[in-house]
Amino acid sequence: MAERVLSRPQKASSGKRPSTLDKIQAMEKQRAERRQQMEERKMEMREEEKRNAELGVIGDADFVRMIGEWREQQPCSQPHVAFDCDAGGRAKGKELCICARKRPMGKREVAANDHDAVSCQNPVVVVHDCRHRVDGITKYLANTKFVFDHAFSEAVATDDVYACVCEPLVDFVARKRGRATVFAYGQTGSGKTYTMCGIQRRAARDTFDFVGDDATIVVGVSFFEIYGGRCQDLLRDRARLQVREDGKGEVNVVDLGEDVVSNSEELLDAIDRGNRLRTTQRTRANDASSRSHAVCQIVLRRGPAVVGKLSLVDLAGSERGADTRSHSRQLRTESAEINKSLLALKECIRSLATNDSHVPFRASKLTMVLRDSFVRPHCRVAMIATVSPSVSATDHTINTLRYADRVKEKPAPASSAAAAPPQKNNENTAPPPVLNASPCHQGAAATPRAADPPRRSLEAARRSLDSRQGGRRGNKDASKPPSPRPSPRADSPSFDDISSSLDPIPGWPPAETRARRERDDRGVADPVALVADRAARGPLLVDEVRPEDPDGPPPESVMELHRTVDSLFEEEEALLNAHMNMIQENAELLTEEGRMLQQVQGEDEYDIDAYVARLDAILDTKANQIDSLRTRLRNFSQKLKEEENQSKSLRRMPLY
Ligand SMILES: Nc1ncnc2c1ncn2[C@@H]1O[C@H](COP(=O)(O)OP(=O)(O)OP(=O)(O)O)[C@@H](O)[C@H]1O
Repeated sequence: MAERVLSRPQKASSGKRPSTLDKIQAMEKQRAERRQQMEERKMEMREEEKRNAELGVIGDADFVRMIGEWREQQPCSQPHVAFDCDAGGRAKGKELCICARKRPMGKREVAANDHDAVSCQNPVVVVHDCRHRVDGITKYLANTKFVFDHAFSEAVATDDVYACVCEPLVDFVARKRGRATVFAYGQTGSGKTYTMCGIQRRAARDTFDFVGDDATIVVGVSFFEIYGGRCQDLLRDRARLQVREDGKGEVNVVDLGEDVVSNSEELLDAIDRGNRLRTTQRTRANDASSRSHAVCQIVLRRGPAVVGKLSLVDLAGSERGADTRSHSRQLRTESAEINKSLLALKECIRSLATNDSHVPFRASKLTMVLRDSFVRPHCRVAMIATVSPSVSATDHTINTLRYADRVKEKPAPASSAAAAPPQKNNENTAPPPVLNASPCHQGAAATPRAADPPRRSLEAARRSLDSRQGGRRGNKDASKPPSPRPSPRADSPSFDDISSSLDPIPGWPPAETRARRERDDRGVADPVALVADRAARGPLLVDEVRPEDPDGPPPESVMELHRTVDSLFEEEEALLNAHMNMIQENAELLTEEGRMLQQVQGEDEYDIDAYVARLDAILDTKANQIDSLRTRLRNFSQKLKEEENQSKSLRRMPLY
């Protein structure tokens, strides 16, 4: 019987196929080499970081260098030209101006070894998201590009922002009797209030300059905030205000105080009072004011008629609207309210941008009170999206800029979007990844269109501003030659002086963002190949296509929460009013009961039947009052439960 001989696998030798064992051994060897390479690289990085720390280089030196190199490849910023002006500097027909403003780095960011990751090359803003590949070593920039009417860098002073964006609006209000609104939008600490305060000061002066000698015009100012669905008067000790729409469709803020002012100093005093009240509230109540929208209105009247109105709106911190995880109901409902109002605002501004006759202003209290800001043809709207430069804030920065970008246009309908994805000028649509990002000014929107009205240059705007300031300050200033490029003004507070209040925003980037980044990074090429590739090519510069957020209407769950929160605010108001009424009526009944008892006890002749009948009626009234208040209370409790359940089921509110 033939013997079967079992033989061990042959060692790989020339001409023979490698055995499985050989393959395993080779793989192990490769893995060990790879690990060693990674260890060596990590050690190099640690050494590099130590050297950088000794040299005082802020942030990750690789990323700082990559961003610097990227900037060097870009063309210069285009000059800023004033919004909506003809050659003579007069405001023309354009209704909407959307711009971005980047603030300088703050002390705390510098101390936290954060670094600047936002580039403004007017009119383009590029956010550099600094990322690592899955190997944990290879670094690359994911650049997201946005194009606006203006991209103001940290070097541009508030005066220049004012001259470009707001001065034409003040002129439009004062001389054309129009309604103009300026919004400051952005995350907490990005510079909304800083920008808005500067604008308020300039606007207060210019209003009187532009009104001139017209004695028929009376200038008034009102200042209120919308905080968690409540409207409060900042010039009347936070008195609660009601917002009502009358039969003619006019929206009134009932009892809103309006201080008449006769010169710019009085106007500034009133504005400062309002700002102080808001600021006081913020300090005392732990940053509460950044959860509110503050609306300062300069109103021009001829008799009782409003003939011009400038609304300066410092919006609540945009990131607050996404916070549904808060344990406190108050914070949760405020977040929902902020989210709802920002969504409503976007839709209202969009309706201007797209010439839509339907303005959905009833969707929130903010848009209700600003209704006449959206009534054509006498309205102008500017939005300044303020952003932090720091790399730790890139997610919020992108959200802010995305919001600002989307107010400009309506999203394409879903069906056509599926057939041919819309080419948006803001999100990077370059094929990923490419080496050495192409110059960011190539977008069509970056180049002024031939049909655009002639625009006044920033220098012209500054000269006009300076000459008027010179008029106020004396001719010495007015005769100064304009500087060739926008630069921080000597009278602008330096950032280091003022930035000590800049709080780091905890939890950035959020855990889910980190998880998303890791997910994004999975599936890239072999890490060993990437290490070798990086060594060969130097740092990668990648223009990335970011996944689009849903751009259509918000999900039904969000809308449902908005509705619940709306009715929660209404129920609360009704409950408080009903309770107040009951207390008042009870007080009257108690007085009457006291009188009745006095009569029964003190008079010899009294009508006991009348006493019994009246007491019976009074007790009926009280029982009815209690029943009706109980029903209200039950309804309200029910709404509270609904809100809680809906909030729990929403992991995070989408940001708009
Ligand atoms: N362009 C700028 N130049 C210099 N400093 C700035 C600039 N913008 C903001 N800052 C400083 O940054 C800090 C935060 O700014 P600010 O309070 O205006 O932020 P915010 O967006 O209004 O925040 P919040 O939403 O909390 O009210 C302040 O110390 C402010 O002085």
